[in-house]
Amino acid sequence: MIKVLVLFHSSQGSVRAMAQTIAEAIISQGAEPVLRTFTQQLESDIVVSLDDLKQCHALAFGSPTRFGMMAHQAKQFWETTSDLWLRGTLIDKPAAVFCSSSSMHGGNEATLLNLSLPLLHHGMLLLGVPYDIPELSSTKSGGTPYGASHVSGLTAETKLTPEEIQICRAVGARLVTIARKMQ
Ligand SMILES: Cc1cc2nc3c(=O)[nH]c(=O)nc-3n(C[C@H](O)[C@H](O)[C@H](O)COP(=O)(O)O)c2cc1C
Repeated sequence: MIKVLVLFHSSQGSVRAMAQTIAEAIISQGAEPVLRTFTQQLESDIVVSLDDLKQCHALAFGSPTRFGMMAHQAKQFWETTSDLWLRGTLIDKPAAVFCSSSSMHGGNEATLLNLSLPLLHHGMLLLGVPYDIPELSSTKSGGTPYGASHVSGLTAETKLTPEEIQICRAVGARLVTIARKMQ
């Protein structure tokens, strides 16, 4: 069974809602989502280990925007992965990124690019969101060719728009499709 690691940080719940939507799409494709966080925020959270990265067939990696970059919890974890990098463990595993920001032009796309960097260093196959997903052209909030995104606004809204949901689903489904092709 294809295992997709859905690895994220979320303080207020927006990125968590995205992770859950991506996980649902993975299940609907007949694969197994492995939900992991960098720190224990809810009692039910399982903190990621290096074995989770080794064992997954694909990765979805998400974070809130923090001054246009990933949250420090995520960065701190990637700095513990040098051994995997030296061994090339993640080379050719498909990966995608997702994020939430409070404002539309507050660094949402910059964060997606920033999230992509450690994955590229690890030799992962970075999947964006192709424009045959119609919601990518019609969205008035999150959703970019670089990855799924959500705009939470001044009220820290965790509810995703219908377009953001479709783009998250497309990301989850595509990870499974490409991971299967790589087997
Ligand atoms: C320290 C800090 C820095 C932030 N920087 C930005 C930013 O640069 N741009 C932005 O739009 N939102 C920024 N935000 C807001 C969060 O990215 C936003 O509320 C996001 O939706 C939170 O996701 P979460 O609900 O998963 O925690 C920042 C929040 C904090 C606490």
